[in-house]
Amino acid sequence: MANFVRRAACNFLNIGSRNFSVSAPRHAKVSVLGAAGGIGQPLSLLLKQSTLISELALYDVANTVGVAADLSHIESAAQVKGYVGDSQLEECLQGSKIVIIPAGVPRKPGMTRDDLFNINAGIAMSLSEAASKVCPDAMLCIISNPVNSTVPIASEVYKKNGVFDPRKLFGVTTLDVVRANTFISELKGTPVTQTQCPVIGGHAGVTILPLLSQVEPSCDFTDQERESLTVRIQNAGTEVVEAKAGGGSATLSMAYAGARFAFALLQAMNGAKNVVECSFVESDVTELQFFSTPLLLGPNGIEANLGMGTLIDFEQEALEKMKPELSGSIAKGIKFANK
Ligand SMILES: NC(=O)c1ccc[n+]([C@@H]2O[C@H](COP(=O)([O-])OP(=O)(O)OC[C@H]3O[C@@H](n4cnc5c(N)ncnc54)[C@H](O)[C@@H]3O)[C@@H](O)[C@H]2O)c1
Ligand SMILES: O=C(O)C[C@H](O)C(=O)O
Repeated sequence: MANFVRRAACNFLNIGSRNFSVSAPRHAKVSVLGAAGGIGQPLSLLLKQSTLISELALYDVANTVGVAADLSHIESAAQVKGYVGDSQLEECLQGSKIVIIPAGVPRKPGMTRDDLFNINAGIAMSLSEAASKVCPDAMLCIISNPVNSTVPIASEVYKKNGVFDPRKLFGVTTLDVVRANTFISELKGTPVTQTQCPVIGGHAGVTILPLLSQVEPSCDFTDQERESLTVRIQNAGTEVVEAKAGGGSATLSMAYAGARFAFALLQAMNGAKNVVECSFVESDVTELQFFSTPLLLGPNGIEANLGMGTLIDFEQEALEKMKPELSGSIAKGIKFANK
């Protein structure tokens, strides 16, 4: 049993790193801000299993001492410590190489992600302010919604403090890729662990654009399949919000996706080659200031933006259709950070 668990954990550590080996791992401190929440707890559990993490710092406004005590009994190397409230935020962030932020309120049925802006924008701003001062060189990974606005907020904070490095700020859109891979595999019978679909744009409704024409292994879709699969991927978050019926939004699949992204970053930071993940970042791929595309990751974050490749007409039309909403959400975040 113990051997099985360890093998399973090792296999999990390979997610996002399908074809490369890791040499000379450096052991990093990773902070999770919002660690006692629906995403924060399972995400921290997954991170605790990584051999690339030496220290797991768990911050929230309440309850992290218990979460940290619980996780600290797991037989893996990362040292876990809980930090509670403003007065302990700085100590939590000190020396962090990666900061992951799932702090903030989730949707209830009938709400859009933008409806969370009034509460979550301030949370994203204050947490990124702290990170920009205490660990400006860390990779900052924002999960809190609306991602299309919280990432621009963080970038403005870092710019104002003179420490913005566009290679190191990420809106975590991995869940869109995870969902696309799963749904495509279900529909087409491709092996789920080998199915890879880039998802570009942002992280809300029509701004989520899976590039089904670029799926590997390549698949043929009828017009009707392409249309309905695209809509399902765009609405997958709402699917979970409705199924949870007032109990919040995706937490477990998001924890998986957040861990997949963090492990990809850690592996790239440790010198692994060909680490590619999609993320919502500052971009010149389109006229939009922030945009998600596949990124080649390296020791210092983004090594190259791989762009969106050649789109078919359906995808090109969907790209044009998303631009007004995505541009508005980006502008809203920038305005908020400068008010
Ligand atoms: N990017 C994505 O794909 C994706 C997916 C799912 C959820 N989300 C978003 O993630 C966020 C969190 O979702 P959840 O289900 O974990 O919510 P949750 O309510 O279960 O947990 C949020 C946690 O944040 C904490 N928190 C609130 N203000 C804080 C602050 N100032 N500092 C530190 N912690 C603070 C709360 O105490 C709570 O523990 C939501 O905004 C949700 O919309 C994003
Ligand atoms: O849908 C939500 O509100 C949460 C998250 O953005 C998701 O895609 O599951």
